[in-house]
Amino acid sequence: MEMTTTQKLSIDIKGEMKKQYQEILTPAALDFLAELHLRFNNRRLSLLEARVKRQKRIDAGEMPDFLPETEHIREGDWTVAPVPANIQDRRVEITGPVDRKMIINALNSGANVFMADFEDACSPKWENIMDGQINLRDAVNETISYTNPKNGKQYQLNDERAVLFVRPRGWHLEEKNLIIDGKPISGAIMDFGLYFFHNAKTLLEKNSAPYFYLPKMESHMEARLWNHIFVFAQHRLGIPQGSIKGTVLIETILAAFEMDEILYELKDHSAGLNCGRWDYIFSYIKKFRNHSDFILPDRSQVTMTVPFMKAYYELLIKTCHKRKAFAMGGMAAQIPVKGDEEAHLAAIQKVAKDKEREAQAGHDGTWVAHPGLVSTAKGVFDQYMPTPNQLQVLRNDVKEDPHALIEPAKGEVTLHGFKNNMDVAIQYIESWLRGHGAVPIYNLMEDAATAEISRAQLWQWIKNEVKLSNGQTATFALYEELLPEVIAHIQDLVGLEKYNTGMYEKATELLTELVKEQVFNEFLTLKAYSFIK
Ligand SMILES: CC(=O)SCCNC(=O)CCNC(=O)[C@H](O)C(C)(C)COP(=O)(O)OP(=O)(O)OC[C@H]1O[C@@H](n2cnc3c(N)ncnc32)[C@H](O)[C@@H]1OP(=O)(O)O
Ligand SMILES: O=CC(=O)O
Ligand SMILES: [Mg+2]
Repeated sequence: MEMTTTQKLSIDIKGEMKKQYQEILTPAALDFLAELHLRFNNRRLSLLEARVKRQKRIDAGEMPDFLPETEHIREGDWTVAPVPANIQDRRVEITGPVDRKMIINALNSGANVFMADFEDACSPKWENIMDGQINLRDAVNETISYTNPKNGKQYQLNDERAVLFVRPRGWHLEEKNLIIDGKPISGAIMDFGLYFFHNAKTLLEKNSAPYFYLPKMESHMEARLWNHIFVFAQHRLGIPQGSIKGTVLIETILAAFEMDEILYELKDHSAGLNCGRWDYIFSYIKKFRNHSDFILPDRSQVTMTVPFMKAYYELLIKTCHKRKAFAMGGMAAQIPVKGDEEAHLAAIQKVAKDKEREAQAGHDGTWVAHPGLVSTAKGVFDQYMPTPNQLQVLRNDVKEDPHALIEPAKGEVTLHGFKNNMDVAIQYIESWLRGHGAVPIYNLMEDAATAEISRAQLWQWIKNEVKLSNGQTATFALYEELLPEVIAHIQDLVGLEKYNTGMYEKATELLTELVKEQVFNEFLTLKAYSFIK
């Protein structure tokens, strides 16, 4: 469908235009998206180019440090604007895809906040993105309901509900089904723009506001772009400035060196920072991929207590609380285990331990991946956090130490770790290609961030010919040698019928290319995107 906006920009909708989608892609909403695209897309593209240049400097040996040119911001005495009453207490936040049933379950879960995710938990098929917008609109309007066609189970909203946050896609992703002026619109601009356009006024009428999580940024200049988009969007729709509140995920190693600056850029629109631990580990591997002295051990050994992770979350808490901003914790990967009580209790205990560490360190709340974990996380935070948040915990004991932030984790690279990365990455990519961005694999939550760790480790270990604990060397030949065994294991696990009707061969082909490529591919989802509609 081709149409023209008031700015005379052509808009080409390449995705299937289902009847309901016309309620979302209205001429006025498309005009709004076109304006956002016109004003901000070139800046987005320049910021992505800046990432490439920065990577070249890191490859050449320039390691990250606090920026001299923004010292006045770090030293300055300023705080972020206060946030509304309904997000003063965010002790438990549940996250999940923008699936209709899961949105209702998450809002009813007893968590304080639900983050509806167009990012790590979302495979950005056109239908997922568009249905997600419909589901969110219906959730905001409190008209959402669902009947499961498989078992007739009915879903509707409870009176007590979590506060809704939305996480748009990162700056790197584009939406190939919506072309404006000959160029794909940014996924971030599209997800933000449609949600804001259709819901901002209603949210304010219902004593809430447009709340966002902002993913995968690498610098404060990228946060400045979000802030400019917020200012423009509020102005354009006649929404009071400062209504939008965004929580920035500090989930890249470079952003950890600009936490003050990111809060400063967004200070009228900030609801704090969050420890996006899985992307953070991925980013550490990615950014230092060409440095043989920064190789991480098996994924299972990179816990929150290894030096560079501890330095990161502690500095995040200190930075946030100095600026009266919330310091949110992150996601433990364990989920409830079905049919094995012992394994289930062990998983719950691991989650509880992780939440205890977060609450005692001074975080103001945490994330859970599953409704079955809300009470565990809540119990821990209720015990250690009798107040709505812990802004008073200043963590002045924590030093701003650039070396601690990048200190490599010690440990082993094992053959099991190598095979497990292959196995998990193939299974995850397969699900993603079928439209599922969050999946349970070996009783852990896997999403785009956790799977990236697996494929990035394989690339890095092979590229650097790492010695495994059993004396073997990580090479592409070893990858090829192990592949039949890994595939046979997956076939055993899922059964031949599912294997043959699934997309396992395409997923394996994609992983093999990603692992073999001389130049590291920035995001597996960028490569895989051409295989979904
Ligand atoms: C690194 C990061 O970015 S973390 C944030 C991004 N990742 C996520 O948000 C992952 C969120 N979690 C999930 O998507 C899911 O929990 C999964 C995919 C890991 C497991 O899902 P399932 O296999 O469906 O779990 P399970 O069968 O135990 O679910 C039981 C019920 O809980 C619901 N449920 C599970 N997780 C969630 C969730 N996060 N939100 C809402 N409902 C959920 C299921 O829909 C199901 O509902 P039903 O009984 O009404 O049918
Ligand atoms: O988005 C969260 C993460 O851990 O990555
Ligand atoms: Mg992430």
